[in-house]
Amino acid sequence: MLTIENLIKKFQQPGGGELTVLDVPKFEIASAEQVALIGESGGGKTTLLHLIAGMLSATSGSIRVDNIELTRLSEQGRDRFRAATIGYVFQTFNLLPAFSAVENVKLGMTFGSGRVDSERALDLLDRVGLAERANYRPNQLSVGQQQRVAIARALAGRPKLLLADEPTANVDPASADSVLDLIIDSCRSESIALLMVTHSMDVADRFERIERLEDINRIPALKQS
Ligand SMILES: Nc1ncnc2c1ncn2[C@@H]1O[C@H](COP(=O)(O)OP(=O)(O)OP(=O)(O)O)[C@@H](O)[C@H]1O
Repeated sequence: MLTIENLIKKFQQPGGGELTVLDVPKFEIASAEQVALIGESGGGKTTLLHLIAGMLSATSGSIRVDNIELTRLSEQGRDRFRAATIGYVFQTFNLLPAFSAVENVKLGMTFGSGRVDSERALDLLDRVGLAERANYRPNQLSVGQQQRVAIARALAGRPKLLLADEPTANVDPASADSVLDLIIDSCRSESIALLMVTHSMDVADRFERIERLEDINRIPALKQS
């Protein structure tokens, strides 16, 4: 469902010049496959997730998700693609502070199909163990609960691919396990492909497939030029 070929990503540097962060000849994920992505800090893992989500544009090469060639889309086209196809769980949750848990989940639906299904929003909150907290705002929830709302929001638009960038990095160890179970089990039950960045081998060991960025990227983390 994801095929990357000859992907190059360069960034303009603040002081002038360009930095090549990624040179990925080939990387593929099958439908409903679950993959952990590990690698050195600064290697380009978040950059790769942003490219797959269409939040960044590639310098060259091909990224196909669900048979859509992202590199041919305009920025607006990539926004539409992301809303329809991708769920994204951030390290820092990114919930809207003025909205309740259930409103945050419903926002995940308006980005997707555009249709708000209140029953599914409550059902998702129930699934993440927060049915009783549906009307709480993010600052009235614990950190682990906020991440569970963010997971419900990411699933709300029925994505085909869930991208998760260190989703357990900012939650306590006990909540981290339940957050991880929730992501892995929800993707399995809804046949959603999953690509999760993690620094934890304990987390990575829960996955059927572990990829090291260094093995798919020709640019070493410390020698980006
Ligand atoms: N917008 C940008 N402009 C310039 N350089 C950038 C930009 N975004 C990222 N970089 C550079 O790209 C490289 C890869 O960053 P990225 O955040 O993808 O790494 P990472 O593997 O996710 O790191 P970590 O594990 O520490 O989160 C870094 O050297 C970073 O400085």
